[in-house]
Amino acid sequence: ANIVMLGLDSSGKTTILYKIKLNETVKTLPTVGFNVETVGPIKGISLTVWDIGGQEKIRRLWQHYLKNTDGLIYVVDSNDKDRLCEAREELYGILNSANMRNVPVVVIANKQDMPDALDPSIVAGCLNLDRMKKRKWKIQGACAKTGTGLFESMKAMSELIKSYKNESLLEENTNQCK
Ligand SMILES: Nc1nc2c(ncn2[C@@H]2O[C@H](COP(=O)(O)OP(=O)(O)OP(=O)(O)O)[C@@H](O)[C@H]2O)c(=O)[nH]1
Ligand SMILES: [Mg+2]
Repeated sequence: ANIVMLGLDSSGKTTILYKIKLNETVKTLPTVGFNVETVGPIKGISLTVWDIGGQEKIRRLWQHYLKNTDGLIYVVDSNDKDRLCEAREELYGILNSANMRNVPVVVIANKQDMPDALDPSIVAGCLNLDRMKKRKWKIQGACAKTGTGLFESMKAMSELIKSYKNESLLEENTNQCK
């Protein structure tokens, strides 16, 4: 499955990608362009994860990566309270794209190791996730530096993708009966 990983600059996307891929905490630079790795932490599904740079001046490039996407991982810095509003606006900018209409979302409330980090449930509230009625979503707290919560995030993504696939298969079958 094809996963796109987006979020504001410095939220921790690249750190997450390489923690999952290599189980190492790499030293990162701001991503200009993208990194892509195929990872298989969950049995039965391999995920090709596209980690796209989040700096403001290159965010308009996000749109080019949304085609043929099976899932969105949206990374938020839970410690960066001043930019939660901006994070929400960018999230809905992505979700409003026609390519993202039937795509599940896992929000990673990253940097939970910081003493003032907001709880995942608070981050979910700030992002208005409960107002998304049709779309399947999940929020997961994480610390990319230690890897806490990353396996759970990938597992949630895999499960949401599987349930979307099952539902669209069901729809196809129902159509055949008519
Ligand atoms: N304390 C803490 N720091 C983190 C965590 N995850 C990432 N960081 C740090 O946050 C900074 C930015 O991480 P990146 O992974 O480069 O962020 P990014 O989202 O890829 O940023 P762009 O490529 O600019 O979009 C780095 O200094 C990381 O070490 C975390 O869970 N806790
Ligand atoms: Mg990066």
